[in-house]
Amino acid sequence: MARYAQVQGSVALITLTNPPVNALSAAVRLGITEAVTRALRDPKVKSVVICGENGVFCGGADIREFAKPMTGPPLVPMISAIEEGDKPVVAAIEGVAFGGGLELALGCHYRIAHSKARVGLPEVTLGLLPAAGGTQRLPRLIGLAPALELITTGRHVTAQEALKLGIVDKVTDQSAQDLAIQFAQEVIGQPLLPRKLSTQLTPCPPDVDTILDEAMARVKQRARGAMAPVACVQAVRAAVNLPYQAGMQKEQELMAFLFRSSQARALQYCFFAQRAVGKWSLSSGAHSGNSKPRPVTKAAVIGLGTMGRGITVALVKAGLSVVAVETNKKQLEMGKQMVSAMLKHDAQKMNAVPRLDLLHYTTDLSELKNTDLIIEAVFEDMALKKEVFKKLSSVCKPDAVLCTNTSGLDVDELASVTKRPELVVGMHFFAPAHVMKLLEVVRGSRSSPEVMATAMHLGKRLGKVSVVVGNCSGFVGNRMLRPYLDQANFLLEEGATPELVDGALEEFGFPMGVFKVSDLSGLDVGWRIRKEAGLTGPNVDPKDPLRRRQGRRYSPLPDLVCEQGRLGQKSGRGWYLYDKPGGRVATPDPDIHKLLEDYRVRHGIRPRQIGSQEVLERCLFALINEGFRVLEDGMAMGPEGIDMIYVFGYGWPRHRGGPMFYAAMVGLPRVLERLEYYQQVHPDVPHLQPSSLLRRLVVNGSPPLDKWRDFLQRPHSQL
Ligand SMILES: CCCCCCCCCCCCC/C=C/C(=O)SCCNC(=O)CCNC(=O)[C@H](O)C(C)(C)COP(=O)(O)OP(=O)(O)OC[C@H]1O[C@@H](n2cnc3c(N)ncnc32)[C@H](O)[C@@H]1OP(=O)(O)O
Repeated sequence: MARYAQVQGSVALITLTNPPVNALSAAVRLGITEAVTRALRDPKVKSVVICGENGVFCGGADIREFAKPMTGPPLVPMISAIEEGDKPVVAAIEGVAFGGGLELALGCHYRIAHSKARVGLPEVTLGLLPAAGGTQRLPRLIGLAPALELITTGRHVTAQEALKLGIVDKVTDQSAQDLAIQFAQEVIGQPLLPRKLSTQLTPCPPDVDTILDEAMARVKQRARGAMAPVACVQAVRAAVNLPYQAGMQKEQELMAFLFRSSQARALQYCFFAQRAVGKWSLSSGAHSGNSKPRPVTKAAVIGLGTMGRGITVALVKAGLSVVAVETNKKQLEMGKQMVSAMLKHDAQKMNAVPRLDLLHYTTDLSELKNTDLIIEAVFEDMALKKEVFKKLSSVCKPDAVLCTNTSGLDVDELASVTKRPELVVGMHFFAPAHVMKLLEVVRGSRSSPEVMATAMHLGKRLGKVSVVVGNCSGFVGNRMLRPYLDQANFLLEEGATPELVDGALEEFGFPMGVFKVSDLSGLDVGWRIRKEAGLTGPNVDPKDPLRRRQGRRYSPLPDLVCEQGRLGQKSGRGWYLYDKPGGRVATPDPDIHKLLEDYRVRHGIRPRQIGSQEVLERCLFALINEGFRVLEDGMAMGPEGIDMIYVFGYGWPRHRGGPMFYAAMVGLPRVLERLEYYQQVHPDVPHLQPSSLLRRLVVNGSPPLDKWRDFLQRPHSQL
């Protein structure tokens, strides 16, 4: 796991050999410990180089080992032994030096990086801190403020930035290993003490307390209940206030606290779940390993509304040539201006040139003859979308892939109007499409494995976390959102206010509560969908009482709000009041409180005190229950997919792992018991009826999440 060689006569070359990322597993730590001991003892060895095999220095501690009992030599003494030795040790960094990998390099006396290498301490994103001396050595090396920034955000930096910051000593376009070997010979005999970071003091500016206090305030505001960033600041504070050994002690104490926390488990689960969803499989036996994506060099987007513009920008940023289509000239011109502005803005931030040359605008569908893949993003109306698909089917080359960005309409119905249903797939982007990381790839019943591979591969090129989902109403994300929204509205009827519900959800960790998000998205969106579904407006069954629709409880409150012209942020009023149309700062609105009070009087509802626990249980458990139904119906590959959809598309706090992970953390018996309770109290709300999968899991002793698939009734997958 660590290869030892003697090169150029006097240099010991230690190579980490643990593909794919040379993670510091027990075996690698043992290998390094033995190799370093050998090098330090061998009188013929005058200096040492540590590098990684296959162009990767080290991806850090082996995250998979965190869930198991600790074995092998610990990292801290291993790194100390390198630093304390009397021979210069040079780290040759290629690829990445992350987490424990960078901490290992910080224990070396010199660091040489390849120009394409990246370094960073991403432990905070795993709910941890750099506990192999990273919080103590990095501030001593680069100073308090930059170290705080890197440690609390986990940001990766390029070799060039690392050089500027002083993290590395040299950057090369050639082999970092070759330069390190040469350098290791040059530094033989030079004083080592100044290179031993543990012996140095952290450079302290006069306003050290202000810097630390501001950093703490910043992370608390940004972290929304996440513990690791707070612990990171505390550990760095120790690097300023305490001698090295005492600082290390503090680092270990904080790590022990974080290490077994549910947040760390949730974040590490997210790390692996994010990678797992990329490895998709279909019931037919096709999977990511045996299905080849089609090449896509030229794409098209139909419709330059908000979604179409975002998708166009995302495609161009990924280097694809794009034809953007609008039916009318005025809208085309407007779309063009906005896309250009977005690309310019983006390029400016990256100090790059906007790739406007990759774009071609047209009102003429026949110009799509040579495109490889088309994404339809017109208004959410089945008749209109069918018309577009019919035209595309006749205009585009026979092997072009046709994608729809519908947020919930039937992909099979759209495919049925084309001559190539096997080449039709859903690509459901989330607004703003060039920013949001989530992509639901919707498999129609006839979508071919090749077309699934193409959509998933394109998602990856766009930097998205792409999740394969089945073709059901609302797909996975929006389908689960409905019970959540319903519960939020019912809570208002029963005595809550928008700010009470949002407060509980924000305290839980959502960046915005449900009513603030609705105001941001525009309340008319849901209003239109409810009208089309016959839940409000002229198509309502006249026999339905006002608070019942289609045989179940219904809250007309959102409709009443829309009828008053309160459409959310864009009209300056929605569930909250804004300073102006388009304003962003939500303040509680006495008019909404009055509307709620009048409504309750009109319907004879006695308002009651509602606490945050009830808000969370009703909103979140209803959503989770639908998640179990999604699994039962075979509309998702597994709980990991659902969780990644919620983390990357709906603001579910990552440190809570996603709804299904959260359910497992709370305990499935508890979720079941609360759903049963609320179902008894609200028998007219079918989505509170616990799903049979949840019941089956509880009866079978609540197996861990990765075993849930075994309890699905077969054949289950609609994928
Ligand atoms: C009770 C008290 C106890 C308290 C004390 C306990 C102390 C114990 C701890 C000691 C101190 C530890 C301090 C150090 C901590 C760390 O180092 S944590 C890890 C930090 N590193 C990272 O977060 C890096 C994570 N990896 C990445 O960012 C990327 O994987 C990459 C390295 C940039 C490579 O990217 P890419 O090429 O895109 O490949 P991927 O698909 O992402 O990965 C390929 C496969 O490798 C797996 N993997 C990656 N990194 C790790 C890792 N660090 N450990 C284990 N596995 C890793 C990844 O899952 C992929 O696997 P497959 O999906 O199976 O292919």
